[in-house]
Amino acid sequence: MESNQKVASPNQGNEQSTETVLRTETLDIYYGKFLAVKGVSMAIPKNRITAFIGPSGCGKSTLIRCFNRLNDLIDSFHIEGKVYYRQKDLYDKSVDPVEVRRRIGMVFQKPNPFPKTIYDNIAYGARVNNYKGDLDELVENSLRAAALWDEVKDKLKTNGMSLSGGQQQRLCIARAIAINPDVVLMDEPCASLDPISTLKVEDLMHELKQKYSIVIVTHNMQQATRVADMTAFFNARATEKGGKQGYLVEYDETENIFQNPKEEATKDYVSGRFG
Ligand SMILES: Nc1ncnc2c1ncn2[C@@H]1O[C@H](COP(=O)(O)OP(=O)(O)OP(=O)(O)O)[C@@H](O)[C@H]1O
Repeated sequence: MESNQKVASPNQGNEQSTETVLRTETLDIYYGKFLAVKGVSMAIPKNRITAFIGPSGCGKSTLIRCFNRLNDLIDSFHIEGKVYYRQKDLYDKSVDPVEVRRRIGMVFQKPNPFPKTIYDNIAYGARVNNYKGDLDELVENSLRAAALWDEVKDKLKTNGMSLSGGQQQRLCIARAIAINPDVVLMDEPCASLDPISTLKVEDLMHELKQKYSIVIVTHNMQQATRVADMTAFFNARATEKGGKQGYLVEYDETENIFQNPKEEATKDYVSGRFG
């Protein structure tokens, strides 16, 4: 696959060569016989934030969970088509899903710290991976990178569950980056946070994209315009059997999706006319 595929750069208003970290090719995603998402072909650029938007049920979470093989845990799940991670077929038999999840971390809608100390939340993954470096340093660096260090440095031995929701979410982000991933997937990471915590996480995302490639599912269109370089709009069409089938309508620089969309459906969605 072409790892240096042209991806439009939203910040510079012109095209520049940007590496692709994840790519799908006519990807169909099934739960049993139900085709939940059909025919998605897209490239996720490195060191950018890519947002998935669209009405409920169009398959945003289903797709993002394909990127770290989290859907493997669902018996009825299977795909047709391809998902590539850095030129490697992510669903090839030789690929270890555990290693995939180490390289491609995930932060969920509801903060889910382990019922352990703040310190151990961060150190856990490193210990499991037989980390040979200085754990104290790793914990501090990860908490600093997640903009949480100053708030927790004097209580590293308290339980992570005792933090506020916004702090818990930053702890989960710190935990995700402590294992040195390449990509961080975020499925509605601010959905349960107040506006101030939301802005903190958004600021943090801007910092993190220097080092990581980020994909975020969001229902909040202002959030997509604030954080995302690229935005993919998904929609769902009714099927003959009365279900809904998700598909990618339009994928472009965020500015184009919101200010100059090519598709009528995108225009209607971003202007709040449906969804
Ligand atoms: N584990 C599952 N088993 C069967 N069907 C599922 C499963 N998870 C999701 N689906 C179905 O797949 C479709 C897409 O769901 P998904 O949660 O990915 O959409 P979404 O766009 O993320 O929705 P929302 O914005 O409401 O979170 C829906 O029809 C949903 O019912």
